[in-house]
Amino acid sequence: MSAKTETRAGMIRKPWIIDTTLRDGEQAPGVVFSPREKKRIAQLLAETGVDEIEVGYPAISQAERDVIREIAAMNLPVRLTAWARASMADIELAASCGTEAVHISFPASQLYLELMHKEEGWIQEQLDTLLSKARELFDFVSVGGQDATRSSIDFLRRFMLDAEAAGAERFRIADTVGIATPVSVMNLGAALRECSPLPLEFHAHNDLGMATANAFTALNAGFEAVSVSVTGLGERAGNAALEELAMALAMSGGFESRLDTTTLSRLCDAVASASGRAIQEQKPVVGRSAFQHESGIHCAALLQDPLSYQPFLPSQVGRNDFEMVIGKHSGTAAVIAHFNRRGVSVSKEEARELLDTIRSHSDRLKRALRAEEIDAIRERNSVKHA
Ligand SMILES: CC(=O)SCCNC(=O)CCNC(=O)[C@H](O)C(C)(C)COP(=O)(O)OP(=O)(O)OC[C@H]1O[C@@H](n2cnc3c(N)ncnc32)[C@H](O)[C@@H]1OP(=O)(O)O
Ligand SMILES: O=C(O)CCC(=O)C(=O)O
Repeated sequence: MSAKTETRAGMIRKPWIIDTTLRDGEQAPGVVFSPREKKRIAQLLAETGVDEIEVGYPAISQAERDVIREIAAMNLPVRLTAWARASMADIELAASCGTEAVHISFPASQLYLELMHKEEGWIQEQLDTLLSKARELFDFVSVGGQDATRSSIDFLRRFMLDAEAAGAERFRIADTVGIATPVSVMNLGAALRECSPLPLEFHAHNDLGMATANAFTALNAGFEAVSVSVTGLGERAGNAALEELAMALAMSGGFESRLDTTTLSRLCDAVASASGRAIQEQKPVVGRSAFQHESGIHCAALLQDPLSYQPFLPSQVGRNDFEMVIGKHSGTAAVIAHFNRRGVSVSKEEARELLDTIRSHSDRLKRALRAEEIDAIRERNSVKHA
């Protein structure tokens, strides 16, 4: 499922990326994807190169099962996994959808067991019963622990060993309420890794704004797989964002993933449109202001080298060129470049004069100026000097 390659440069990890936009992403309150949107998102995810798609939850409805079946019929070059509770009925419904894999989710904290009026021993019984059936019905069976990060390490070790003994092929730790930190993920990885060779997956939530950092840390802490969603769409504050993790992996050097980052903008735009959740201006990687600059010092440097004040080129994530806005924080280089792009040559001295007016307008309006406002300032300045 994932591999580590020894090279002279060190250990190169091949992380296994599971996208859950179509399952946990659609659980974001109020979000519903149409069957057409689901198929389009699945197609784009496959083009982006994720390894696995958690394609939905069959027990929800006949309509959900129908669309999962249609996605399975698309024969995408990616593993499709159906989600199920620790319930034979859910597993049988999942098996009617034609996916290669199933993920079976168990309560993994005292609180979640109590909510279901179950004792820990119930988990082992269910693992044995459910997995013997699931292994007949699916090529790949994953087991998950909900609320695992509020559980004890000893409990998780017992659960993981039981899952391995029952024939699970991967063990998911879900940070269901998003309380993990990179430090706790590091410790958890070390503790579980020494307990069993079963491949580990980390499923992060973003309640503390650490989902992507936790997913990335998990891949450095002995977890072979992570689940993510496009734009981080998911329950409450969402999940780890696929596009953020993809760029972190691409930039960190220690990983070799199959992800084609140049498709990320198209994918994020499609999910934003289908979910009705616009991409936030400041969203890392694909937000508009991720490649927008106003500060004079930055713009002067960017005009010489686009990587001077950006971690990567917009084209690396499928966005157009970076954008410069002119306002209070601009310098002469940006003003000269603004006019150059319009075929007008402006001297450094003239740019300084224009900047005085630009700054006072920007202060008064409390924003950057539009192109036509900047042009009007120059026209008035030219008349003054005529
Ligand atoms: C953290 C997560 O993301 S978990 C996934 C959450 N996703 C969803 O809930 C989305 C889809 N959900 C649904 O369509 C419905 O809730 C259904 C079809 C799953 C269940 O509907 P209902 O039968 O009406 O049950 P309801 O939603 O009221 O309660 C949940 C039931 O699941 C049970 N349950 C919860 N987690 C698990 C689990 N991991 N394994 C087995 N059973 C579970 C609860 O004990 C409860 O059972 P009960 O009805 O016997 O009390
Ligand atoms: O699959 C699981 O076990 C976890 C489900 C989930 O989305 C979560 O707990 O956050």
